Amino acid sequence: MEQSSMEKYVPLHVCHVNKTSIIINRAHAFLHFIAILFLIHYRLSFFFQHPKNTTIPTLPWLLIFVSELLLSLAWLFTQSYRWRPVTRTVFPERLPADDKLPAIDVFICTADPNKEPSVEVMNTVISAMALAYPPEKLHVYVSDDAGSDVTLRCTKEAWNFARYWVPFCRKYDLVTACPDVYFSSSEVDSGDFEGSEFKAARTKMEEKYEVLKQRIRRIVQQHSTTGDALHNTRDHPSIIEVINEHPEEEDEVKMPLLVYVSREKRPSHHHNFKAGALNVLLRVSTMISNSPFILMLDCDMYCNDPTSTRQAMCYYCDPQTPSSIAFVQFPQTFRNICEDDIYDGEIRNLMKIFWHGFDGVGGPTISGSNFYIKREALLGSFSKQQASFGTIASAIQIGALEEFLKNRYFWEKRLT
Ligand SMILES: O=c1ccn([C@@H]2O[C@H](COP(=O)(O)OP(=O)(O)O[C@H]3O[C@H](CO)[C@@H](O)[C@H](O)[C@H]3O)[C@@H](O)[C@H]2O)c(=O)[nH]1
Ligand SMILES: [Mn+2]
Repeated sequence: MEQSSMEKYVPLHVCHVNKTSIIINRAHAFLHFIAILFLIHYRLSFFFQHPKNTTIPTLPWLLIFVSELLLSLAWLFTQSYRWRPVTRTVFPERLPADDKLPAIDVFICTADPNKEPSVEVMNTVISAMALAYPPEKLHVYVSDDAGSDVTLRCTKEAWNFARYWVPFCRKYDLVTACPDVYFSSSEVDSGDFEGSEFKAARTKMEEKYEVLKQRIRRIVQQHSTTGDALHNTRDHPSIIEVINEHPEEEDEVKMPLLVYVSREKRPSHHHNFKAGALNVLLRVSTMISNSPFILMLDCDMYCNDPTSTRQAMCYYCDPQTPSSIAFVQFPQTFRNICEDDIYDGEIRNLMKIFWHGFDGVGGPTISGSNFYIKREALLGSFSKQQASFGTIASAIQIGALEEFLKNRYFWEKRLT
């Protein structure tokens, strides 16, 4: 019996060990190591020569020797990155049918509409709504730490635009789900389509995007010219709003849920920056959607591959993946840094070399954004109990964390 079920197993992902890189890296490490041994021999031999032959003072020689030893030690530690680099391949086409896929919550944090331009933040929100996933299983939460009316109004505008943008992306299978990048890119991403129908639809979308940008700019401008600008970003009550501008209209295309959350902030309490905001989103989303997986995004990190949801699920849905897997990290790619990126501002070195190396030696890293985390890894078995404590309002009040933790242990005790 077991044999036949093993035979039927089709992997959803595979891990390749890069043999050529291993040979090159290890040969290079070996040669480098020999060179270091020669250097140490050279430095040490200085101390054994007759004092008469010595023309160089001992102290500088010793200092240089110590620094070289330290550098060699640092080099030795970094060899683990190059020891066994791996790459991974996923097979999203083998995933179960849409109705069997697990739900996903997307958390987007923003902190200040003056420092983080609203047009960019809304582009991130729109790109998350256009992720290639069943809309009823996708829930996007925007955390606004400033509690600003600007962000709330812009989120509503973004939702209105997404009602047209999401179907457009789906219909034409677009890879670039971020409107700003899509319309400013020199290469036209027409997905699977060409021809006049697509061109007409694209022109219409471009006009709608221009209108969206104008509206957002107007909101920002109105805000800076009225008394609203005096709004205290460090002292405000909580707001949660499910964005649905036209609840009476039955949309022909189903949309992911979009929720605006602004936690309560008071000067007398530490707000703990992004971590505090994520904690609140975790609690609020437990009440609303309680999806088993969460994608975390910074407000300036748009989704540049809408299929990332399905790619991440290839790890979680594979029956042979260990249940202890807690997160799937995607690399960050940066655009518009500068033409000659001589200081590697794009940090390709980290994303394309180091991360593959970490992964190969069993130590993948989390970068703080762009990862799909399992709710259970953060909340334990409590994550399976939806909305069992308090109300949404209490979940975002200061001090509710203690209450939440008390409840968490209460539920864990009852389950065991
Ligand atoms: O009180 C705060 C402060 C920041 N943020 C948000 O947190 C995110 C990251 O903050 P940012 O100042 O942009 O940090 P960076 O240094 O640009 O980001 C790097 O460092 C962060 C902190 O370690 C990580 O979270 C990020 O993933 C990583 O890209 C942004 O979306 C902010 O809006 C909040 O929600 N509340
Ligand atoms: Mn940032």
